[in-house]
Amino acid sequence: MDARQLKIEAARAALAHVTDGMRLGIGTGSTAEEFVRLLAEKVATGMTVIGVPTSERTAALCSELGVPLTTLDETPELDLTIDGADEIDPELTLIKGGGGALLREKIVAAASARMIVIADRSKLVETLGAFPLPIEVNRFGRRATEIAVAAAAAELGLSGPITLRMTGGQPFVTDGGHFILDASFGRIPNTRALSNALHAIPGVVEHGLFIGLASVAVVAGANGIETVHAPR
Ligand SMILES: O=C(CO)[C@H](O)[C@H](O)COP(=O)(O)O
Repeated sequence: MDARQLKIEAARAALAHVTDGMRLGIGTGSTAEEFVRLLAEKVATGMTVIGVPTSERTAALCSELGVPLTTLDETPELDLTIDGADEIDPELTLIKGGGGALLREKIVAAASARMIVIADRSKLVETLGAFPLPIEVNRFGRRATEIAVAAAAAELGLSGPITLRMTGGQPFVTDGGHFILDASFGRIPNTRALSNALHAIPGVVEHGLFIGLASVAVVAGANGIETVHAPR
């Protein structure tokens, strides 16, 4: 099965958790997009759901395919969010933000009673950090924030290149109008400590460590679907 088919299978398995009338958080990325396509088919045949998209990109796809949308201000409590991830550890702590939507993704996941992560097996890791950690920062003082991030990480024994995400020769700008720093710290055994340290830096808007948000991961591999539950 090719990579796209695995994403479709994970999305299809997660769709089984969606029931009529649900208020859904809808993720961002290529796996989440497969979920939107399958959800749109259900909507076309009569399922009634309302979705809060986690990015302008997802909003555009939902609108194109006829998935009804609302805003988090209109619907501030959601039943379920379904989203992809860049890395998933055994506790279901995640690295997210490869697609640059981590701020809205985290706000939406936190407003949801449950979050299901959909992915192929390549996203499962023992320890997070091979994937560079996205850190969304205010544009103002970006260099100073970068220095503060490096210093905070060093206090925790973490180091490595921190690069400003670029696209088409320009800094990548998030839906919220911020920049993203990608921090290649390598293995991050102390995710909670790093999360706290990053949140203490004024220029950091949010980071891509999702701790205690995902309740289930639906993971597709060559041998089928594996469902991983977060420890209670
Ligand atoms: O966090 C994300 C976007 O900000 C995505 O969920 C993550 O990058 C995974 O994307 P994909 O499903 O394309 O591998």
